[in-house]
Amino acid sequence: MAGPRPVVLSGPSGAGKSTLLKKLLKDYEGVFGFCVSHTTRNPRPGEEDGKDYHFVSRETMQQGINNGEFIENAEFSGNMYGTSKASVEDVQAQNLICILDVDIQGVKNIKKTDLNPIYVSIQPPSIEILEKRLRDRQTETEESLQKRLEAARLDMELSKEPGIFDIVIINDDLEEAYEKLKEVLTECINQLQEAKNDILFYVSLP
Ligand SMILES: Nc1ncnc2c1ncn2[C@@H]1O[C@H](COP(=O)(O)OP(=O)(O)OP(=O)(O)O)[C@@H](O)[C@H]1O
Ligand SMILES: Nc1nc2c(ncn2[C@@H]2O[C@H](COP(=O)(O)O)[C@@H](O)[C@H]2O)c(=O)[nH]1
Repeated sequence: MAGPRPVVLSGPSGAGKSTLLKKLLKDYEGVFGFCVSHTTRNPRPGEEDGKDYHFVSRETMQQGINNGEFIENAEFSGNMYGTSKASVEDVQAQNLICILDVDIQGVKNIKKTDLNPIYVSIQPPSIEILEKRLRDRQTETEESLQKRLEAARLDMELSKEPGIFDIVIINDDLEEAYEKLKEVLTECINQLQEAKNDILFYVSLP
């Protein structure tokens, strides 16, 4: 797929991926674009269809998968999630750095594609702090919370395996984690901004 190198953000549910991602999208408007995934879970208060996710039924999602419309898909905590080719292409067509927010299964499946992203894992300081963050967020039932914690334990183990991620960031202090994330992405941010400046220079020539 064409365009600047994408970025995959992964890590346990509640580690702070969306929080960091939203800061990045706000501070770097015109640089990053969010890849809107599909999911069969219900929207949370404040979430918008087409912006946070494409909220779809299982039937619609399965049909899309069968038609080869997804670069990866996974079952997580009782719901289906997936990255469509169209969502990635939408961002890349705008010449933005495409950011994907996927679970560890997504990471493994994306590694089998030609997407070639930078892989970043956002980890919580501990499972206890993660549990507190998830409880405080008030988005989960006790059952879905337990499923997410179970998936988190596996994710925290796998993130220690060498070679899966280019960088693992522990999100303890939010500002420190954000600074680290920006540092990791400095090179690709600069490359994109230089390329855009070059285009501006050439189009402004008489
Ligand atoms: N460094 C931090 N310190 C304290 N609270 C934090 C920190 N980072 C994020 N949070 C809070 O933790 C909760 C979970 O964060 P967030 O929703 O960004 O996680 P996530 O990884 O995107 O989860 P999911 O994968 O379920 O979407 C949110 O309420 C957020 O405000
Ligand atoms: N494999 C994929 N995982 C995805 C995708 N979109 C989101 N996710 C991951 O799901 C969990 C739960 O998300 P939530 O919004 O319900 O809290 C989280 O780990 C996300 O990273 C996707 O397209 N593919």
